[in-house]
Amino acid sequence: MARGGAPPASPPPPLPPSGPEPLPRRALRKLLLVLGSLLMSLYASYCLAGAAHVLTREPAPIPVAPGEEAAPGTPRNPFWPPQPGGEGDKRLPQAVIIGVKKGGTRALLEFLRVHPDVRAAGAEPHFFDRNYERGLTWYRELMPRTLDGQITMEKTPSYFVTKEAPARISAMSKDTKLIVVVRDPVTRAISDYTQTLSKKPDIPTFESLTFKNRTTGLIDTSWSAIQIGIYAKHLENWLLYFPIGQILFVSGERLISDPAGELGRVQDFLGLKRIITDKHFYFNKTKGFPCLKKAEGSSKPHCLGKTKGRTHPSIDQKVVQRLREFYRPFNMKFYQMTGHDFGWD
Ligand SMILES: Nc1ncnc2c1ncn2[C@@H]1O[C@H](COP(=O)(O)OS(=O)(=O)O)[C@@H](OP(=O)(O)O)[C@H]1O
Repeated sequence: MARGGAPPASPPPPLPPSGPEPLPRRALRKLLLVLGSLLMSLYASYCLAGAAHVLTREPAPIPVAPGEEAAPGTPRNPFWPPQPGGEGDKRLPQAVIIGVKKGGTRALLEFLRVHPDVRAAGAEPHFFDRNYERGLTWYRELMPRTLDGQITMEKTPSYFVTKEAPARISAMSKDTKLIVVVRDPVTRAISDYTQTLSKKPDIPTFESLTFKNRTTGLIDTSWSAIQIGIYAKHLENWLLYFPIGQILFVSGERLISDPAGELGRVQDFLGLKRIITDKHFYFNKTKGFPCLKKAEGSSKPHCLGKTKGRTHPSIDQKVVQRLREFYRPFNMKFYQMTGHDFGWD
């Protein structure tokens, strides 16, 4: 007999009584089962709804500049939905059209999009002025997918006059190529005013807004329509962060009179093959502007929308003259800084 053998077995616990359980116990078990499966199905539908929300959650709405219109054929939020089956990756822009408001920035971007190696965000992201706190990941999400060798672009004309924009763009990449479409500051101011007038027909006249004191002829430089046109002053901010060679100045006037010529310069600046030529444009007499024979991704002719190329109100010529005098020294300085005479005088 083994040493330390097992102690004598204690009597087994009494078995539960076989046969049907008492009624309240059975009912309780059933109730627990029903409750359990109810909870399980609730949890499953919660998880499915959550996943669907993550999959379809719309990015925060993108503010579109007043008077700004989306690219043709794009929905109200042109960043949404994302392009189905888009190939390539979303990248931060390597080139940005930073200004100027009413310079012809939409025309330039629409024309550039015809190039197979250019992909651009449809609306204005306003990242470096209004949405900077959302972060670069948010910004990148707004960009279209690009393949290797393609250039990602966006345009937001207010960057040019935003104090913080040069440092912020440089922090993203100091190699970012910058494009500024400039236009005679007097016509630009009238264009700016025309846009505001189209939304608020009750605003004072252009003439009265121009002056701090009409008798002395003192110009109100705090009025943004006037302020934006002091290009030399705004450019100084950019030159603290970017060499002049990294900024291309496009003539807003030539973009209308010779779009292919200006697009040639832009393609060279971006290191692109000169694919957009005069064959891509025709002059639309009704619109009074050059239009594309074929828009990007379409076989149809395409002119810019009604908000581009508005009829300006007629302005007192004395006021126009006074404004020309006001801008002259700033224009001269700007020609000197850019090494280019834009011929506004
Ligand atoms: N091809 C073509 N078609 C239509 N319009 C053209 C074109 N090229 C340049 N422009 C000029 O673009 C001006 C509007 O400039 P922006 O697009 O920079 O305006 S905005 O700042 O984005 O609101 C717009 O200004 P307004 O004429 O005052 O409406 C046009 O003169």
